[in-house]
Amino acid sequence: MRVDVLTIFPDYFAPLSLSLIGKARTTGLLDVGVHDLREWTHDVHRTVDDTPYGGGPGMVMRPEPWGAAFDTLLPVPPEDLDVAPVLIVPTPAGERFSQALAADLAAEQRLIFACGRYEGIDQRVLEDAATRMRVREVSLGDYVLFGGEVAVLVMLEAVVRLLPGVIGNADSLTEESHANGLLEAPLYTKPAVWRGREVPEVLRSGDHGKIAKWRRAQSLLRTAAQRPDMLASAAPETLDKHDVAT
Ligand SMILES: COC(=O)COc1cccc(COC(=O)c2cn[nH]c2)c1
Repeated sequence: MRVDVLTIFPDYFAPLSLSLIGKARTTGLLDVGVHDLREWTHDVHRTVDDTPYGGGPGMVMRPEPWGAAFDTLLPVPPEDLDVAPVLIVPTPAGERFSQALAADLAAEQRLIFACGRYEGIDQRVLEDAATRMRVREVSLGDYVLFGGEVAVLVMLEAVVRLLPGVIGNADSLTEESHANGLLEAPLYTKPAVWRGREVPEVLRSGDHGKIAKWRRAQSLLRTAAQRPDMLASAAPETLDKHDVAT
């Protein structure tokens, strides 16, 4: 997968060379280009923002540098949008990011991330981009950040860890929260007793059928407690009270 990031703070992306993302890059699973948007400015102050038409607080990101940057990243417009890169723009005004969206993006050949700053990007940038990319305005949640950089790090990590070969044991991906529409069951490791707290007996029974049922039951209980909204869409489950016994 090829990923390009456009930002006025390229240093935010130094962490990309660390840990799993760093490994994905060295093993060739992932190719990342981080670009300073100011490279596409021509004035002595390398200006990327200006005052908003119609008034209002703060500044808006000028369209010209973005247009010139996309011209460089996409010198040849794709023959059709189906094979065009996906442009992801983190914004409080976007569709909600999710594990499902991360999985969709992990199947793409090329992603381009546009990091907004100030009050946002001139809307014509997205309109122009939509002629040559599949544009997705994406929100991480109902809050406002200073800019898109942190959101890109979050989305990139969620996407890259789904790429085949990035995580050693692919089973981890099927057992985790949100992979099956439920929250993950509680986890335990040695010692069997810690500060007087014992690991649930069933997990040390070696009875894998019983363990699977206990974990499923715990998942349902935890989801009901923390995220009842998720339960509404999960498959209905018959629960036997013995399955919950620890
Ligand atoms: C068209 O898109 C834009 O103009 C984006 O502009 C901005 C402006 C300020 C901050 C951000 C970063 O995104 C968030 O704050 C965000 C994402 N998820 N939840 C909060 C983006």
